[in-house]
Amino acid sequence: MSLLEARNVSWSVDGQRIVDSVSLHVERGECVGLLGPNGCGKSSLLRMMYRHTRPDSGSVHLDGRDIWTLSPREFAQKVAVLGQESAHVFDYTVQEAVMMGRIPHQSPWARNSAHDLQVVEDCLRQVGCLHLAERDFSGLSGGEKQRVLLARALAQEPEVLILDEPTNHLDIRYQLELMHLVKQSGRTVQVALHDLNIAAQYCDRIYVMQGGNVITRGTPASALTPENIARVYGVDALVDRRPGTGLLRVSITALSSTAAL
Ligand SMILES: Nc1ncnc2c1ncn2[C@@H]1O[C@H](COP(=O)(O)OP(=O)(O)OP(=O)(O)O)[C@@H](O)[C@H]1O
Repeated sequence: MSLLEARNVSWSVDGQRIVDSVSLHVERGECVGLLGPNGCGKSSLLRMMYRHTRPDSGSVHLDGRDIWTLSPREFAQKVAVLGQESAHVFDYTVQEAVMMGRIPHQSPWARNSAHDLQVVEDCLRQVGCLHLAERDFSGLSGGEKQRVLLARALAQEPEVLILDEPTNHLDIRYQLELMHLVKQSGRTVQVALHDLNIAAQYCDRIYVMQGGNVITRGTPASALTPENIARVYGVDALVDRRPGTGLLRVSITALSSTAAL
């Protein structure tokens, strides 16, 4: 049984189908990438997978259970999200913001335990932000905020991490560091990404969306072909292997002369 699975989920807004009967599964320990151009429905699909939006039809299952039969607390004990919005932590210090990750594991009105404090400290150290613990979250740079929000997600000690474009705002070194940390955490990961090379490097499997549909899926090597890249993104690409590491490398060479944007 897959750990996380969307079965034929659809979602429309104002009569327009944004996600169109998409099925996707994430096995325990896998890192699964979700790719596709702006507006193709990645975030809308992820919002259904992290129990933010109910699908109009179809269902999402965690360990075989429909996620809408779980309480928000039960769900949050198992799934943490690094989304694109972080407004709700704006009035807190970094330490307090990361402590929010402990809420699903605390009883109501309980004080933070020594274990909670230790987990928060460990997670801040892991993302290289322990020195920011007393700072106001709102005063951090975009990249610092993103790393602190990852610390909050890790502090939740979830089985599954759902990440929506987590490398936004990060410089190239921190983009790689964040993905490295995510992989090192040993969690099961579902991640929407724009960078094809990061996807090729860190994802075990990839789903590529276009216009609300999954149009191809598979290993990075089978999904990220020049033909698929031209079809989906409208650019010409050279795909080869890096000397030394053998990792897949995607070089965008030009706007495609054949694909319509
Ligand atoms: N709540 C909403 N109300 C109206 N339209 C919406 C809503 N949510 C999403 N959409 C529309 O659905 C489409 C898909 O949006 P979505 O954010 O899922 O795409 P995406 O693939 O994540 O894009 P990006 O890569 O730009 O983040 C877009 O055209 C968007 O404007």
